[in-house]
Amino acid sequence: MRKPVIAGNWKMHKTVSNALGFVKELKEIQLPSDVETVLCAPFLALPAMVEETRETGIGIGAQNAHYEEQGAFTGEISMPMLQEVGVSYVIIGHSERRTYYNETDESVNKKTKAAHAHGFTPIVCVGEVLEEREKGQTGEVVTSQVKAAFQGLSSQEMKKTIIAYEPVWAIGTGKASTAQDAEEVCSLIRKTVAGLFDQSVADEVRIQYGGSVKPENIASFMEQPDIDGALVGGASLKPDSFAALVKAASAGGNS
Ligand SMILES: O=C(CO)COP(=O)(O)O
Repeated sequence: MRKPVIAGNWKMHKTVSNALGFVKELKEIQLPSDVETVLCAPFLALPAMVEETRETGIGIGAQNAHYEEQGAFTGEISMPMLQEVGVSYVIIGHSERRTYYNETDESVNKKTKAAHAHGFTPIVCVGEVLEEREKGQTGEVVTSQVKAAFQGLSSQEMKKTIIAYEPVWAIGTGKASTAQDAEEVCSLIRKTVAGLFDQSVADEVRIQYGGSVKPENIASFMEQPDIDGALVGGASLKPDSFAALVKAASAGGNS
C-alpha cells in the first residue's frame, strides 16, 4: 500500500509571520495520520516552520535548491543549507521553474540526485503544456521528462522519490484535468518507471496529480489507482482548505 501524500506548494506566498500563523492554525485541526502531509514554503520561512511543526507529523519542504553543494551561484540555496535547518522535502522541476528559470531535464536530474545524496525526499514535477496536449504529445513529453529526471538513480532512491504530474495548462487556471485523463498519464508514468527500474520499484513510487486541485475535486483524483496524492498551489494557502484536502485523502474520507 502506498501512503497518500498531500503537499502544499505555497510558491511566492507568505512572509515568515504569515507562514507561522498558518502552521499554528493548522495545528489546531486534527489531521489524519494515514496521509503524509507536507508544506513547501518560501526559503525564509523554513527554519521557523521546521521548529513549529516538530512532533506534529507535518513535513516541511523547499520549492527548489541548487545541485552544487556550494559555490559562486549568487542568489541560490544549496541542499546542505536546507539539510541543516531540518527540511525533509524539496520540489524539483516545477513547471514555473522550467518556464521562468531555465530549469532543464538535465538540471532536474542533477538536483534529484543531489536531493537523495542529502537525504531529502524529492518531489519531481513533470507535465505537458497545452500545445503539446492539443497535438497529442502528452505521453511522449511526460515519458521523456521521466526518463531524463531519473537517469542514474538507484532503485532505493527511485522508490523514495515522489513524482508530481502537473499538466501546465491546469496550473492556477481553475481548469483541472479530468480524473480519468490524469490517471491515464499517471499510469503511463508508473509503466515508464517500471521500464527504467522494475515493477517492484514502480509499485512503490508515489505519483501525485497537481493542477487546480481543490477540496471539491480531490476525491475524484484520489479514487484513481495510480494517483497517490496531490501537489496543491492555491488551495493550500488557507489552513481550513489545506486540512480539508488532507482529510479527503485519508482512507477515512473527508467525513
Ligand atoms: O503548481 C501547482 C502546485 O505545484 C498547482 O497550482 P494550483 O493548485 O494553484 O493550480
